[in-house]
Parts: sequence; structure tokens; C-alpha cells
Amino acid sequence: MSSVLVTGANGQVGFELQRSLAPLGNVVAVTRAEMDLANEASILSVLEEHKPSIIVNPAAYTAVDRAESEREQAMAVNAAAPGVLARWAADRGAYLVHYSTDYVFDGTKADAYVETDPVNPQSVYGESKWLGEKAVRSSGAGHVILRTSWVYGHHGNNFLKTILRLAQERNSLNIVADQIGAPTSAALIADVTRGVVEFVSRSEGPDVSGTYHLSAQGNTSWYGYAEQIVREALTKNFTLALQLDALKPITTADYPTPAKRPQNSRLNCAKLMDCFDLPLPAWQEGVNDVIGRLAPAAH
Ligand SMILES: NC(=O)C1=CN([C@@H]2O[C@H](COP(=O)(O)OP(=O)(O)OC[C@H]3O[C@@H](n4cnc5c(N)ncnc54)[C@H](OP(=O)(O)O)[C@@H]3O)[C@@H](O)[C@H]2O)C=CC1
Ligand SMILES: Cc1cn([C@H]2C[C@H](O)[C@@H](COP(=O)(O)OP(=O)(O)O[C@H]3O[C@@H](C)C(=O)[C@@H](O)[C@H]3O)O2)c(=O)[nH]c1=O
Ligand SMILES: [Mg+2]
Repeated sequence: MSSVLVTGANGQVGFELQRSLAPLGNVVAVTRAEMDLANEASILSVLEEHKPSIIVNPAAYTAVDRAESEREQAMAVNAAAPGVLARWAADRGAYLVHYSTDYVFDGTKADAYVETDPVNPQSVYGESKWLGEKAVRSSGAGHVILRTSWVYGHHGNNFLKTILRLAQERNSLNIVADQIGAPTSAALIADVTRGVVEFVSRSEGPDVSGTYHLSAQGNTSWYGYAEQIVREALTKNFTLALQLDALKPITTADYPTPAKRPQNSRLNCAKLMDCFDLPLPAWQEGVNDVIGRLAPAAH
């Protein structure tokens, strides 16, 4: 029987993986306190203790702007650590499921990105995630890399929760309207991961090692996403300090940040859907679902 080790147990995806993988049995999830990905000895000692047959690695340095001034830490966690996990997996015949990001692309393509499109990261975070991908690919381990985008969930910090909070505190909000992508729930990523883990656990199956794009279907801007959040919150008992028309679309130039973000973050997910025979829901479904879980109880 397979045994699964999940890193980053307190992260958005790590948290949902503990739910989605639980039915498989024999799942150990470790936090930063138990396995520090910036410390190779810590990684190796946890791997030797549990000897997993499948490693699922959602842990990452995800503070995109802070990474610009903390390059070393971002590189240790996002670039070096996946290589340590992958080389151990290659030595032991274990399998690695790893995650990456739309931010490996520069966002200048007109259409949705496919897996074979050239990367050109514009931020330290994006570069560190790209180096992590390369380390996994070159390790020789069986692996699936799921590249996803704009992740949010009930557990953890994300744009959805930030907008919900700001909408309760302020009477107007400026939101970037010229960056487009697909908000993707941590729960969806975790459910797809379970499908992938089940697939690779069936030893008679074909080798599916490779990179797959995974996001919810459809796309919007951060502004359109904020509109959906506010609209849904208003129907679900939130007391907001603003109405829908108090959201103002702005350009990237109007919202200066340390890290440059891609204008086009759309990921074409046909390869994943074909290979694993998985449907993907529209992005609004997960957003409405999480807002429902965060909503004040109806009386
Ligand atoms: N968030 C997003 O919008 C997107 C994320 N991704 C990718 O998806 C994956 C999952 O992301 P998500 O769940 O949102 O990330 P989160 O930021 O929610 O969680 C990341 C987890 O990694 C842990 N971590 C950070 N540094 C270390 C370390 N040195 N040692 C051990 N653990 C560490 C954090 O621990 P602690 O809780 O202690 O800080 C945290 O629990 C990542 O690979 C990310 O790059 C891809 C696209 C979008
Ligand atoms: C809070 C806020 C953000 N924004 C803009 C800034 C930015 O362009 C966009 C999103 O801001 P955030 O900082 O929340 O998102 P960001 O941290 O860039 O999100 C990214 O995280 C990493 C980990 C990924 O891998 C990406 O897929 C993506 O999800 O919204 C506004 O315009 N107004 C606001 O009030
Ligand atoms: Mg962020």
C-alpha cells in the first residue's frame, strides 16, 4: 500500500489535501515546524523517518512582493527544496506531486498558455518556482507538476479574504482590471491531486510524468473577481461598507508593486482534463462556495 507525505500542512492547498487524501489512508502531513524546507537536513530526516512512496509538495514561499527583497529564502524553499525532495524520490523509487504557478510566464501571450509555451518569469517568486520545476524534471523521479493560478481557500490568506475584509472596512476600492486569469480554489486543486495520486498508484497505468496546467474554467480580471466576491457577499449576509459600484477598475500602472505580475495568466487545461479524464468547474463556483463557508451564520 502507498504511503503519502504532504508538506506545508498549514497552507491553503496543504490544508485541503489533508481532507481530499484522507480516504487513501496512510497520509502524514507535516508543517514547517516538523520539516523546514529551507534546511536540507530537516527535509532528509523527515523523508527517512516516514519513507513515503508518494510525496505531495504544496509548501512554498508565496509572498510575491516580499520575495523581491528575500530572494535567498524564496530560492531555498521554491527552487532548492523541490530538488532535494525529487532526488530523494528518484533514489527511492518514490513519486512526487509538485505545484507551480502562472507567474513562470511573462503574460504577453494573447491566448491561454499551454504547457509547452516558453517561460519568462518577471518576478523573483516566478523565477524561483521555475527553477523548482526544472529541479523536479531533471531529478529522474516520477513526477506530476501542476501549474495553477490565483489560489484561494477557506483556510489561509488570499485575495478573496483580503477583499472581503476591505469591503467591510472601506467605502471604495481600486482594483486592477488589466491582469486576467482564473481564480482557483485550494479545494479543487486538492481534489484533482487525489485523482492524480490514485492514477499514479495504479501501477499498471501509463507513465503520466510531466507538467499540467490546472485552473478553474473561464477567466476574469482581479477587478471582475472582486465584483463577484462583493456581489456574492451581499447575498450572503455580510455587512459591507460599500456597494458594487464602489469598486473602481484601475490599471497595473495605477497600482505599483515591488513584483511585476503577468497581464495574461490564463492557463489552457486541456492536457490535464484529457489525461486524467477530469472535468473542471467554472471559477465562480468555488468562489461562491468559499464565501458561503465564510458567511456569518443566518439567524
Ligand atoms: N497562492 C497562490 O495564489 C498560488 C499558489 N501556487 C502554488 O501552489 C502551491 C500551494 O500554494 P498555497 O497553498 O496557496 O500556499 P500557502 O502560502 O497558503 O502555503 C504555503 C505553505 O508553505 C509553508 N512554507 C513556507 N516556507 C516553508 C519552509 N521553509 N518550510 C516548510 N514549509 C514552508 C508555509 O508555512 P507557514 O504556514 O509556516 O508559513 C505554508 O503553510 C505552492 O507551490 C504555490 O507556489 C500557484 C499559483 C497560485
Ligand atoms: C488587495 C488589492 C490587490 N490589487 C491587485 C494587486 C495585484 O495586481 C492583484 C493581486 O494581488 P495579490 O497580491 O493578492 O495577489 P498575488 O500575491 O500576486 O497572487 C499570486 O500569488 C502567487 C503565489 C501566485 O502563484 C499567483 O498565481 C497569484 O495568485 O490585485 C488591487 O488592485 N487592489 C487591491 O485592493
Ligand atoms: Mg499574495
